[in-house]
Amino acid sequence: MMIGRLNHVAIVVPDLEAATKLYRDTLGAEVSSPKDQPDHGVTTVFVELPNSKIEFLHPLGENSPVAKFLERNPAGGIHHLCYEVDDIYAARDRLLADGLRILGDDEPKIGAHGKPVLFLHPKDFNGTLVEIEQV
Ligand SMILES: CC[C@H](C(=O)O)C(=O)SCCNC(=O)CCNC(=O)[C@H](O)C(C)(C)COP(=O)(O)OP(=O)(O)OC[C@H]1O[C@@H](n2cnc3c(N)ncnc32)[C@H](O)[C@@H]1OP(=O)(O)O
Ligand SMILES: [Co+2]
Repeated sequence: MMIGRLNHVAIVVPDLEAATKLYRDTLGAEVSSPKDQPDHGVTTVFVELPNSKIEFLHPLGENSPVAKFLERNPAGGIHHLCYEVDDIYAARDRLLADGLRILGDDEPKIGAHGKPVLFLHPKDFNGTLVEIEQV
């Protein structure tokens, strides 16, 4: 079995504080404080759910990979899904063998949870940006 749990659904937001307030105060969820992720060009906030997480993303720095997405969707929008895998290199090799595109240089980077992550091209996955995270 290659993919496991849905680790998180990421939403790009124009205002992290407003999104935090909405989910914490209106929806009653447990929400983390913002964390800059300079290696990824984003600031993240995590909403803990009983069965998964929501990851709020806001652009950080000049070349944020989510800047254009926010320009196209000024009110925000669902940005990616993250599936868990137990072996990211085996997953990568299988994806490449099946002719699917890995974004960047095919090498995993350390993601928000301190675990290796890869991103797969949205055009190969029904218009959906997919992240895989080794847990
Ligand atoms: C801290 C780590 C954290 C974690 O969970 O561990 C993260 O999740 S970090 C998240 C931020 N980082 C990334 O998203 C890295 C991977 N993403 C990228 O490299 C870009 O977002 C990319 C290449 C997917 C799109 O970049 P951009 O929008 O600047 O490129 P284009 O405008 O050329 O778009 C190409 C084409 O793809 C469509 N697109 C773009 N973003 C998405 C999306 N999120 N979901 C679905 N489709 C998307 C865009 O509309 C273009 O389509 P076209 O038909 O050609 O108009
Ligand atoms: Co993510």
